[in-house]
Amino acid sequence: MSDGSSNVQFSEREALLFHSAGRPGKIQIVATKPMATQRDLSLAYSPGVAVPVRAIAADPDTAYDYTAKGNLVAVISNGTAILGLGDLGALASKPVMEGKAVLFKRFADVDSIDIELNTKDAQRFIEAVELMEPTFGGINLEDIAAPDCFIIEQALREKMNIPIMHDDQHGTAIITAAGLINACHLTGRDMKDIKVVVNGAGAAAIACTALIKSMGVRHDNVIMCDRKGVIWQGREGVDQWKSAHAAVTDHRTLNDAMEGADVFLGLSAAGALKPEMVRRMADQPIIFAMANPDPEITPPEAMAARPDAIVATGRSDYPNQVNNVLGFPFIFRGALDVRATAINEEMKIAAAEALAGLAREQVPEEVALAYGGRAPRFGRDYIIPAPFDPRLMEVVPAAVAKAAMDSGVARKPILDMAAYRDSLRARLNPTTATLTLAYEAARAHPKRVVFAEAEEEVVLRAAIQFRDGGYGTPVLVGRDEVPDKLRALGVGDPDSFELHNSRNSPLVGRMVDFLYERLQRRGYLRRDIELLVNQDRNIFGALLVALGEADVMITGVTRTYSQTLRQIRRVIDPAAGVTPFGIHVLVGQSHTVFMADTTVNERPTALQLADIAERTAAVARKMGHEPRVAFLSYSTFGNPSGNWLDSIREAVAILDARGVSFEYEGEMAPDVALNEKLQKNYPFMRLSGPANVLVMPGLQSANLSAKLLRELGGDSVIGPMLVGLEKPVQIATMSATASELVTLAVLAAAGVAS
Ligand SMILES: NC(=O)C1=CN([C@@H]2O[C@H](COP(=O)(O)OP(=O)(O)OC[C@H]3O[C@@H](n4cnc5c(N)ncnc54)[C@H](OP(=O)(O)O)[C@@H]3O)[C@@H](O)[C@H]2O)C=CC1
Ligand SMILES: CC(=O)C(=O)O
Ligand SMILES: [Mg+2]
Repeated sequence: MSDGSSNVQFSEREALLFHSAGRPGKIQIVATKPMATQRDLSLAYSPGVAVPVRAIAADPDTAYDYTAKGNLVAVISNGTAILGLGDLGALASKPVMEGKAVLFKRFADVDSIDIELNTKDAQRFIEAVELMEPTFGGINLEDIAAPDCFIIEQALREKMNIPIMHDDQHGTAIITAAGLINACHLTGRDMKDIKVVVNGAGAAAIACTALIKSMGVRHDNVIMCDRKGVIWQGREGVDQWKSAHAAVTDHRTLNDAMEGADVFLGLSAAGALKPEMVRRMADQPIIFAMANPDPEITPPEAMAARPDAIVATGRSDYPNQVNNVLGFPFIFRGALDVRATAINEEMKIAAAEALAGLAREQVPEEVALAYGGRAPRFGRDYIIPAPFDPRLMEVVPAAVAKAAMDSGVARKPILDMAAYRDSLRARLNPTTATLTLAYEAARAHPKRVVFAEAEEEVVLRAAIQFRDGGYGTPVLVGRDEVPDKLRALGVGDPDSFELHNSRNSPLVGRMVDFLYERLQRRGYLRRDIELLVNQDRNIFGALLVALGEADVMITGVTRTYSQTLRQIRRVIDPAAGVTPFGIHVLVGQSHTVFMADTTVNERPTALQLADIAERTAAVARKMGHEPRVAFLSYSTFGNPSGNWLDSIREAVAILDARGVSFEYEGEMAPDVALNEKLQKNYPFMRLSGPANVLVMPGLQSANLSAKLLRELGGDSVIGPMLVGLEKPVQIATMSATASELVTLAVLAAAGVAS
């Protein structure tokens, strides 16, 4: 069992920088249609737009065909209960609501926009939201304090014909129920026997209590507390929502109530649960401390008090995250896809059961990265899937959609469930998930990463982000002014960074011995080596990796790629039998293309082309894509003919002989490789769809294409990733940003780029 410690740290400054960097905030609107020509504009706006206007006026349901309504959810708050921070007002809730909007997109491809309403009057809130029905396919109410949240949600559900869900109530209840089902399962408990203490009597607490009671927990076995202590039958001044859960009991304080309790559900405020209370719980206590951002008790404190406990929190940086983020994206996905008129009890229970069931299933190898590289097994540290588990997108919306159909609230039932599941999987670009997973894997196995150009501000910013993100230990190579530069970037403790200065490093002697041994028969004198080690940061950095003082190296922002690679190659060899090469990864909203070799081999031989294809296909697989490899040329299957085609054809024959396990084909021009329609002209072609791995015929065309796409293309670009060295070294472009450097470092540390 882990000690329950947190694995993410960041400073307040980083949190603010994250939100202010570039375009302030976290969302923007992107057009889904071309807006380039006068004709485009005439279609998008007046006069063309009049046609769908008339169509919708004649048949309102066509709004789902001609506008974004069907995939658009509003996240609406008045800021009266922002996380566990309390009533800080509508404006201050905006970062949370923008955050939910991006999570909708990231996890379930639901478009979402935040709306903050400046009123504490429930009636005005209801009227404002009710008027928005034409705009949205669904409404996620958020961070509205009890009891107004109950009044608001109830009224809107009655008045509106689209799914409405107050997520702090029902999202939280669904996830809590799923976690509790599994925690009871693990500790051999039956829901009907467990004694539960619920701390908090607001939106989340009341909904969780109602749901677990509907699942079998006995009313008499639940004690609910608010700020004044136990809500007991007969207590004065208790509203109707709290009094529905009032207990017949002599207990008056949380401290009394905790005696012998099996389960603690915290939906209140930071620090509300004390270790002495935890010590008095029953054997194998179940503690869900779900206040955000800081739980009622931290897992290390709870585990110190009771090593036999199962502990969950609302945070992503501890094991067992019981947080509504596991639910809302997927619940709305399912509800939108069947045009549900509501999110009803059946849909909530289906979601809870799907979540609980998923945690009990074996985690497939390809999902293991999501869990730091090791597939977790159902148990005390894994009672519920993590939000970035890619299986959630397939399992939960399908369960919710089916429940909506079975319970009669689906206006557009799904006819082919298997095809629907496939479409769900295809909605997310696996690269996005893989990047998240690689970040998690790096965190789970933090490495020592050399940042070889530490005098550069962009490199220092990357090193700070890398360390604060918990991805590993940055090992800085630079001169004595580096601490001052760190201080200027707001680092309070610059000396806590490991800094190596080649002018006075105690490692220099070992490095010189090592390198002299390698290069003495390649024309180098010992004093040449001493000069190289002392003066060349890439040589020094690579030596740190070669000697095992660090695991990975990142460099590239101060010298050209080829110069940098030459220096590194003096220290580090290619892996046995491998020609190193570079991959650019182009990532769009719904596609990812791997292009290789874009950086090293000027005119690859047939054997090298075959190797490049095989290794790039392996990287594509590691990043979640089933490879379809196209060997590119100016010619498609011999037309036009030319001298360059032989090596490509030979490469294809080499792969034939090797019997590789992925699709490949060539030679072909890029438009044929990427365009399914053109591919139909070649019915013998062995690719089952557009290629996602492009093997380039030569460095000229490869490097030009990669750079053009990087500068002009709409996709974002990862890389170049350097593949095939004995030790992981990555060379960024000279224009790399801090976050690009961090991504490269993380991909190298997680073993994806190798
Ligand atoms: N993990 C998750 O997914 C979620 C977590 N939460 C967390 O749950 C908490 C409550 O949120 P929500 O229900 O929306 O807010 P509400 O404002 O509706 O309710 C807050 C409740 O907490 C009670 N409370 C506050 N401090 C204490 C305390 N020290 N001891 C006992 N009770 C206390 C209040 O008591 P009183 O009635 O006397 O004022 C009130 O009943 C927040 O920390 C929030 O972050 C919420 C939703 C999802
Ligand atoms: C997670 C969430 O919604 C909350 O803490 O309010
Ligand atoms: Mg909330």
